[in-house]
This record gives sequence, C-alpha cells and structure tokens, in this order.
Amino acid sequence: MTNQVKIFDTTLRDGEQALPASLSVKEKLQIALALERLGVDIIEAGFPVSSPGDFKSVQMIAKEVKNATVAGLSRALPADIDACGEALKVADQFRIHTFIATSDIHVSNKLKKTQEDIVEMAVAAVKHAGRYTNDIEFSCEDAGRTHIDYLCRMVEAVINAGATTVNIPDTVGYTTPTEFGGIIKQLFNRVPNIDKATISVHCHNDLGLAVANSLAAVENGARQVECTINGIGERAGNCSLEEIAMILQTRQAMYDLNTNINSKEISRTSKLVSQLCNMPVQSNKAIVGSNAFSHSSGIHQDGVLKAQNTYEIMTPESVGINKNHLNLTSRSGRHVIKHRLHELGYKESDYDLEAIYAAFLKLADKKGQVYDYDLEALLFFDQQKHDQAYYQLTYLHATSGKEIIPSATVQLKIGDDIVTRSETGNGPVDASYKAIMAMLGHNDLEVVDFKLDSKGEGADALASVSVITEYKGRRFHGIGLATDIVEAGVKALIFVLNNTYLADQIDQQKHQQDRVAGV
Ligand SMILES: CC(=O)SCCNC(=O)CCNC(=O)[C@H](O)C(C)(C)COP(=O)(O)OP(=O)(O)OC[C@H]1O[C@@H](n2cnc3c(N)ncnc32)[C@H](O)[C@@H]1OP(=O)(O)O
Ligand SMILES: CC(C)C(=O)C(=O)O
Ligand SMILES: [Mg+2]
Repeated sequence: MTNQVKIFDTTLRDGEQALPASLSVKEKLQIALALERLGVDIIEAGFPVSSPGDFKSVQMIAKEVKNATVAGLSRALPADIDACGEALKVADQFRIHTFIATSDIHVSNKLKKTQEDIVEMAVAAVKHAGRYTNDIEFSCEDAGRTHIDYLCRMVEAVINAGATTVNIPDTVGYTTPTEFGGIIKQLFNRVPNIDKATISVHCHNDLGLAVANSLAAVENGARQVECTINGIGERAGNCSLEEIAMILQTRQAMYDLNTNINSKEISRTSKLVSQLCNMPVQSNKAIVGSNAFSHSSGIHQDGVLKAQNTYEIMTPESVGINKNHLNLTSRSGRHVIKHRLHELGYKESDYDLEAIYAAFLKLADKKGQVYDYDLEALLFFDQQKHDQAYYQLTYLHATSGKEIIPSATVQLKIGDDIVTRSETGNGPVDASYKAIMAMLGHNDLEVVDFKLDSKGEGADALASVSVITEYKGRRFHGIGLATDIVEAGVKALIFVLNNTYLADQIDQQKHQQDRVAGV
C-alpha cells in the first residue's frame, strides 16, 4: 500500500455550505489558488448544478488551477453529473464526485427508496460520470451509520462500475475513532475489489472527533482525507486540513506517511479563508489559532527560552508563522521579563530585576497582558504619571450614512496647544484616524490591528475598541471604551499616542544616559 495520503480539500464546497455570507466567484478563485499553493491534491470547487453562480465559479477554478485536480459534486442524477462534466471540462485534470446516502435512516426517510434502488442509482451515476472522465469518486453519504454488509456491497458495486475513489463519510460526526477505523478495516477485509480504488474518508465534527476519526481511518488503510481549512463546514464543521496534515508531518516517524502539503503555506491560507469567509478562528484552535504558538505562563516561557522543544512539538516556522509569542501576564516569571527587556535593548545592569518584577506583577494583575511599552515604562516612570495625558480628546464630530461621504472633525489638546482637523474617509473611524494622523505631522505610526467588541448586551452596549499599532519598531496597544463606536476608536488611538509620547521620552532619556556614559 502506498505511503502517500492524498489531501482532498472541500473548503469551497462543504465549507461554503456553512458560511454566513456567500463568496463571489473572484473570492472562490482566490481561495482555490491559495489551496493550489498549499499543495492540496484535489480541490472540490463546488456543486455545479446548484446555481448558475456555483457553476461559473467551478468553471473558473477548473480553468485557472493547474497543479491540482479540480472536482465538482453531484447527486446520483444524470442532470447533476452533466452539469459537473460541463463545468469541469475546461480543466487539465478533473474529477466528478457523485454521491448518494446509504444508511437506512437516509434511504427510507429522506430518499424514500429501497436499498436495491440506491445501488442501482449509484452504479448508474458512476457509469454516467464515465462519459466525461476516468477520475470518478463515489461517496456513500452517512456511511458511518450504514449497515456494514450493505456498505461492503455498495463499495464493491461502485468500484465495478468504474469509481476510482470511494469515499466513506461520517456525515453526521456520529462515530468514534475505534469504531470508524473498524469500518475501514472491515472494508479492506471484505470487499474483494477494494485494491482497485483509493479509499477516502470525509468526517464531520459534531462530537469533536473529525480529525481523530480521519486519522483512525488512515491507520486502517484510507489514503485520501477530505478536509477543509480551519475545519469549516456543515454544522460543527469538517476534519481540519491543517490538523491532519500537521499530525502526519509531526508524527512522520510513527506513521511513515506523506502528503504533498507545503506546511509553510498553512498560516497564510488559514488567514485568507477566515477573512474571505468571515469566519474567525478561535484563538486556541490547534495549528492556526492566534494562541497556538504563544506561551503565557512563567514555567513554560522559561522552558521555551532554554529549549523551544520543551513546550513546542512543531516550530511556528513550519506552519508559516514567524516566531512564537511569549505573552507577559501575571503568570509570567523573571526569566521572560529579563528576556523581553534584553530584546528591547536593555542590559541587566540597566535595571533592578526584583523591583521591576514586583512592579510588573502589580501592573499585570490590573491589566492582564503587559505590552512592550508598558514594561519599558516601568523602568522609567512612576505608573501614576501615566494619567497625565499629553494628548487629550476635547471635541469629536463624525458623520456617516448611506450615500454621504463619511467625515470627522477632531480636536485634541496636545501638550498646551489645541489643534483641530477635519478629514473624510472610508468610514467615520477612518476619517477620525486620518484627522488625528494629520495632526501628528509624521507617518511613523501604523495601525496594524483594530478590533471592535461590545461590553454588555443590546443596542445600548458599550463599544470597546482595541488597537495595536507599530511605532518606531515597537508595538503599542490601546483600548477605548464609549457608548459611541467612533469615540471608542478615537480613545483607543489616543491611548496609544500617549504611550508613544512617553516612549519617545524614554528614548531621549536613554540617549542622554548613553551620552553621559560615553557610549
Ligand atoms: C452531505 C452533503 O453535504 S450533501 C451536499 C449538500 N449540498 C447541497 O445541498 C448544496 C446544493 N444543493 C442545492 O443547490 C439544491 O438542494 C439542489 C439544486 C441540489 C436540489 O434542489 P431541489 O431540487 O429544490 O431539491 P431539495 O434540495 O429541496 O431536495 C433534495 C432532493 O434531492 C434528493 N436527493 C438528495 N440526495 C440525493 C442524491 N445523492 N442523489 C439523488 N437524489 C438526491 C432528495 O431526496 C430530494 O428529492 P425529492 O425532491 O424527490 O424529495
Ligand atoms: C457529499 C458528502 C461527501 C458529504 O459532504 C458528507 O457526507 O458529509
Ligand atoms: Mg460533508
């Protein structure tokens, strides 16, 4: 048996079924090209008979993708298969994927047919697909709840009819790993022509077992895994591509199995899918969550600083993330504080570690995460002084609406001066930010992240804005809270500006100290 596991991506088909808003043809193509770069073997681009838009996007993807097989899904009906054949025929390599449910629950309640009818429809569908291509996949929908004798009979029949891949879906995520692995094992033991097809699996995550079940299937001989980026898909989603790929890569020594996935493309692809699909990734999601390579507690941070593999089983670089993050929290210890200060350019002789650590703990207990600037400020300032803000908001007027150009007038007290500026923008927050940036007289400040949240419930909830900016190589974090979204955004930026002002003062003090020391 081959040790190559094919990765069949169904982000654009099963994943797309569960999106909050539909994707345009252009967005689908963008995702398909990212999947091609990632190295997936098969891209399931859509369900061509379902709508003219889906037909068009499958056709467009079939035309543009060169280094992966493009597949389309169809029911076991001639018209569906014809639509697939038509949409895909422009491709260099294409696959028709046809399916019908095989469990008693689906056959009698949904399809309202007999088991005999279903075998006949399946065989006829595979033969019909043969008019267009030799690359035919057949799926036994709800195989996880199908009687094993009937499943064996169906698999044998569709392989005889010409299916080159037979997919065994756990459509409703019902099975457990031992059980699902057992189904695959029985198919290999009982279906006489099983060696004529690739056995594929397609697991859903209703009980959180999609990846574990797919792995159990691979352990028992499946050599294609159907999955989606970030695990998106119907209900609780599908097997997550990045997880199954990284399991096989990280545990290569145990499984001796390979995929064609270029794991360094994982992070970038995950971000693209999350953004275009408007599906945020939970921070603790394996491989691609923002916390997946972050360490927050002192013992872990100390370990990782001494040897990365103490708490990292794969490197962030291997999935395309620059480096890990060591979050400074009240659970952090002295090692990481020393390390971060060293990264920020301070020598141990510049500070008293015990004093800084005590001040840091107090701040972290109050604030949660402590950012670079906060830490530096502990070296230079008494925390109380932070409240004497250099930048203060004295007036804000913003307008927005349908068919008007958003604009904002902002007035700030900057030191002893009052400065007013008006700008237009893409929205009222953008206009306000432009007005403030114009007042600064430099463009060293870049907003790299802007998050809006609500505190409380209902329309009168408080708006909470969290902004991360980069300024002269350092990251600054600001938060703003107000009943008005624009005001909250402006407050968050002013919070940052006050910290950048203090950071500039720190730099000046450092230069003076260096001059005195003759450095
Ligand atoms: C497990 C999965 O993810 S399967 C894929 C699910 N994806 C989708 O459904 C997205 C695309 N679907 C669609 O656009 C539409 O449902 C269409 C175009 C396919 C069909 O639309 P409609 O003709 O209006 O039918 P509707 O969706 O309401 O019902 C499905 C029909 O297909 C039948 N059917 C379901 N699966 C199959 C199958 N594999 N083969 C043949 N017939 C099937 C159902 O029994 C039902 O038939 P009935 O009308 O005789 O009762
Ligand atoms: C169409 C099939 C493969 C499917 O999505 C499922 O059974 O979950
Ligand atoms: Mg599915």
